[in-house]
Amino acid sequence: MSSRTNTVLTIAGLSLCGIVAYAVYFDYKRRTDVEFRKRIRKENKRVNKSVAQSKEALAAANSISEADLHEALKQMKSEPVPTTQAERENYFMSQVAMGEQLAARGEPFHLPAALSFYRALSVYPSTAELLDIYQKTVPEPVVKLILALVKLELAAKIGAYYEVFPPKSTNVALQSRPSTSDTSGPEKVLVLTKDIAAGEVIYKEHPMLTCLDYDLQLAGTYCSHCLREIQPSLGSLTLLSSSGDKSTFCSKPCQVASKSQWFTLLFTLDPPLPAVAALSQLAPTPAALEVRRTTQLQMLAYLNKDNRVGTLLMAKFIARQLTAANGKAPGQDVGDFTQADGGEYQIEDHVERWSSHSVEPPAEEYPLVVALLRATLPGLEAFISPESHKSLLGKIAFNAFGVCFGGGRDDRPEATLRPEDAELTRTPYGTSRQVGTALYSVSAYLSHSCAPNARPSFASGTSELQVIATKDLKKGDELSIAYVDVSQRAGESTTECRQRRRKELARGWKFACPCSRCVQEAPEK
Ligand SMILES: C[S@+](CC[C@H](N)C(=O)[O-])C[C@H]1O[C@@H](n2cnc3c(N)ncnc32)[C@H](O)[C@@H]1O
Repeated sequence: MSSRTNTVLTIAGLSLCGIVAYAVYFDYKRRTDVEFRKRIRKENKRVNKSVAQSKEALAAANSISEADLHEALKQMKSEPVPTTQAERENYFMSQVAMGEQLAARGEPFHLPAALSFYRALSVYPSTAELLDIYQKTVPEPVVKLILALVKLELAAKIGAYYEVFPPKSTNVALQSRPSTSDTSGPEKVLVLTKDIAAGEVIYKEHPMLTCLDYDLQLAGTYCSHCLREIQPSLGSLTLLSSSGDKSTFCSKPCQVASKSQWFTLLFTLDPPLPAVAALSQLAPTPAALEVRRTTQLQMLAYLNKDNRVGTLLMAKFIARQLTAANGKAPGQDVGDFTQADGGEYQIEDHVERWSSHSVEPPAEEYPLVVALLRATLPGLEAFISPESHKSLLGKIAFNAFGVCFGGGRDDRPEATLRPEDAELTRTPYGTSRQVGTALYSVSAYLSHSCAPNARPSFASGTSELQVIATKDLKKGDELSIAYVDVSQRAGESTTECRQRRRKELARGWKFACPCSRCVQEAPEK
């Protein structure tokens, strides 16, 4: 595979769910809006004039080094960026037009042309989609330069991510595991950045996504967003899906967050994104709405049949990426309980860095996901391939935490799936005692030990996770928690306890636990 294809695939993977509505919007304006087309013509004239004067263009050399590209990127970063939707549109159109004009002027103008196209790319929501268009329409040497710029910026972004993540306030840092012949362990682990005493809270973390257990969702006894137990005396709020199913919320912020992040998009017939709502001309026909309602019903029936939390979390993840980019102006507070999106990095930036563990979902699942996305917004389905579907499900399955209050509940219905297919979540109390499932950006990196030095707690009575030291710890110590119930139960021998937990770890997380306790308790050969 050529490096060029590689780069495009990387980008395509990164922007798995590029924002189609935005693209639809541009395309729609281009085709229907006279003013918009006039503006493009005016831009072309302006471009012609500026090209004639362009010292930058004339200075462009034949051979462009990586240092030149670095310098060009650096200069670009110091330019003002458009902020409003209208400014971004203008900027996008003028940069594409400028790029086209420059590219047509031959080799000395290739770098300035690539920079113009690259500027347009920086305000376009779907990198993969626009790169694809460039590949079909822009001269090859210019495309090569655009891809080189993308690659450079990507490398800088990857490096920058680990400089700010995990946040310093968590008292932990991510460290690569020393390479050994044993490749089964996690690639990265969390280590302490300061000494912590036994019993101290090391850090607290809100989830990126949650899913209330299905029986509690039906009963309406817990908040479908933060998983808090509903106190009837304090009242509650609800949301109704297109199928008439009710979700209950403990507060307005929880209701609003769920509604804007995923509920509207996945389970109602309302415009899925604000950008689409603004385009009244693109209103769906009654027949299209009926298809949307039917696909939602089919998906709900599939999810509810076996309480498929992983699939619902995946759908919420896709929805959340779309709604975060479209619904939120920078810095705008949408009353998001989870606070997981913020700063420069959002949910997809975290998840894309998790290692991939492919799982094999039932054959009927992928067509259902595709049908639902297509019925929600035509074109959305292009952003999930059979491979990315499996990989996303795998990431969720390997990183999901079980939320348990106190020691957990004892009335959770038995799983309907075969034991080998049942979804397991990380919790020292056992998945059978949880009220729901949650995904966390920092805690996803906690590794397992049967003699852990930390434990998860949900002391606030919500899905906010606290990680608490179970012994005195030193700066540099690797943090571990128990993914499963590692306590020796009444009537269980040491060997039986060892066997039980190792079986669960192998089934759920596909590794043979190498911890000191497992080694110590191993039966003599
Ligand atoms: C902490 S890592 C996940 C890190 C990160 N979220 C990711 O996906 O790359 C979790 C995975 O590492 C493996 N793992 C965790 N603890 C382990 C241990 N003590 N020994 C071997 N493998 C372990 C399991 O396969 C588990 O699913």
